[in-house]
Amino acid sequence: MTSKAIRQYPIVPILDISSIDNQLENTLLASVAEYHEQLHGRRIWLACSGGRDSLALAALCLQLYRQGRLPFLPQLLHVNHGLQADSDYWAQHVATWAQAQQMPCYILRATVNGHDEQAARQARYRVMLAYINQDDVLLLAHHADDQAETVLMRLIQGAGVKGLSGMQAWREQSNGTRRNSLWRPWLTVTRTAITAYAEQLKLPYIDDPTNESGDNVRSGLRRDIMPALATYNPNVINNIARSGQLLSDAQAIVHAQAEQDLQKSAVEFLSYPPAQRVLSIDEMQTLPLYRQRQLLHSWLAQDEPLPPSKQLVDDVLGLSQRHDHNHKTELDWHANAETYSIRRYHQQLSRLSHSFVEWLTLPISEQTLELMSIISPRKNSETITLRSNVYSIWQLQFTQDNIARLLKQYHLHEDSSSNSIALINNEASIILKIAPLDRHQRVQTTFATRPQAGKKLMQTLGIPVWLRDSLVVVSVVLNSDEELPLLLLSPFDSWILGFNKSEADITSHLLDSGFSNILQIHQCGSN
Ligand SMILES: Nc1ncnc2c1ncn2[C@@H]1O[C@H](COP(=O)(O)OP(=O)(O)OP(=O)(O)O)[C@@H](O)[C@H]1O
Repeated sequence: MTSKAIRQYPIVPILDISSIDNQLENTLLASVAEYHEQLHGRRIWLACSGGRDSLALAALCLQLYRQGRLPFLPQLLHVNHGLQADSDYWAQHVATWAQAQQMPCYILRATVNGHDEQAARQARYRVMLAYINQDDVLLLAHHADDQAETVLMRLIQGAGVKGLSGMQAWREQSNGTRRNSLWRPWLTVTRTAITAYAEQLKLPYIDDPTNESGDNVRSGLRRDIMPALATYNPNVINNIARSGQLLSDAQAIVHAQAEQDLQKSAVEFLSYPPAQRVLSIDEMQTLPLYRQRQLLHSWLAQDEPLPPSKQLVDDVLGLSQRHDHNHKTELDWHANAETYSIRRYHQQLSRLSHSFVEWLTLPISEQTLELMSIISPRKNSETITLRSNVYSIWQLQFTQDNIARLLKQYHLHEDSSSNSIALINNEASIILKIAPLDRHQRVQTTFATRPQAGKKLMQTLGIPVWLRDSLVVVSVVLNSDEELPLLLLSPFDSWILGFNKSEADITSHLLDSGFSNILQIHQCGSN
């Protein structure tokens, strides 16, 4: 704590709203009306730095609430970043002001990883969103000047339509487990209007010295560039903010189109988000190039908070357009939640998370099961784990019913009186063997006229290179010599094996009745 004394604050007057603040009031009330449904029944928090903008928004909420024109009074949340000598003083200042207004206020402490403004912002959102409950709304005092700075900042970073549409007035936010909404009702209100209102009420706001220091991009734009632009057009703030709004509408249209294109081109049955997502190149190439680029942008960005770079989108597009058969190119993307590898196999693009690629290299060991031993009236199903780590688990599950069927096929019968299964010939031993596919092992699939092995088999079944060490064969071994392969499995798919039609028929029955090949992704990655 610093030794600065905390002042006593006057209560914000109720009826003293002059014509200056009509714009602030109208804009806030219009936003309340626009998001009426989303706001209904939800708890509202106001993020208050103690600066001019958020203190002015708190004061206006108070006035309107006391006049019965605002249906809720937000609770204040102040985050103490502990970054400046006066941080504790500011926190105390906000708390004391709120107390004088009889407004609930909570002070949170954030740990900032770094010293820049971006790190402080991230830490601030993290602690505020962790503090509030699911579905609560966080009200922020961003205004038109902030919006114009944001749009300009993104322009000089080379952003696309989404980035250039700036901050959104209403945004759903999810941290994976909880949903919250961010609400910015003042994005069309200028700092000048807020200053006039704050001065009129003599609000005791704090001026953060880093806001005008010019030593980060935002404050440099604020201090040096905006005043220079205003000499060309005095309406520059409103105009840039308006461009942001127009682009926000354009972005909604682009997004809807890309979602539609994505639904058509995504290969759903091979998609295991976020481990593996697959796109059909043939489907994608029915679209004009500009839609292909947008589609790739959306496809890559799935499960990620930040979009891929234009360079990556262009590189992936290049990969999809190659006519040679050298598809060994791998493109790496170090995204926010995960690192991905983007690969092509035949006419499909796959986005694989590195955690999943690592998981694919884990060995699979051979397992055998004496079928009679696993049949018991008390046990309905049997699960075999083929490969597992903290990231993902791959299991094969089958029900007793299936096993009974299998046994029957090999001249065994069900003993209905004891509700169990008995062998006609007690000498016989039937073993279910689950083993990795050997590179030289020849198997007969329904897609070929004769047994195949190695590369030929992979090509027939369209199995990409990275899945080739993740194939297992399920077979029945009779009397320890006769081995009958039934199924070939990958983590995503299964193929019936058999030398003749009747064998293939049995296996397909088995598959139909609950022989399940299960892949579960536990977590999103290592980051
Ligand atoms: N320390 C903080 N605690 C709580 N909320 C904050 C804090 N700092 C900023 N905010 C919220 O984020 C919004 C935008 O942050 P920004 O850095 O532009 O604020 P500021 O200019 O420092 O403060 P203000 O907007 O209150 O004048 C603020 O309007 C406020 O709602």
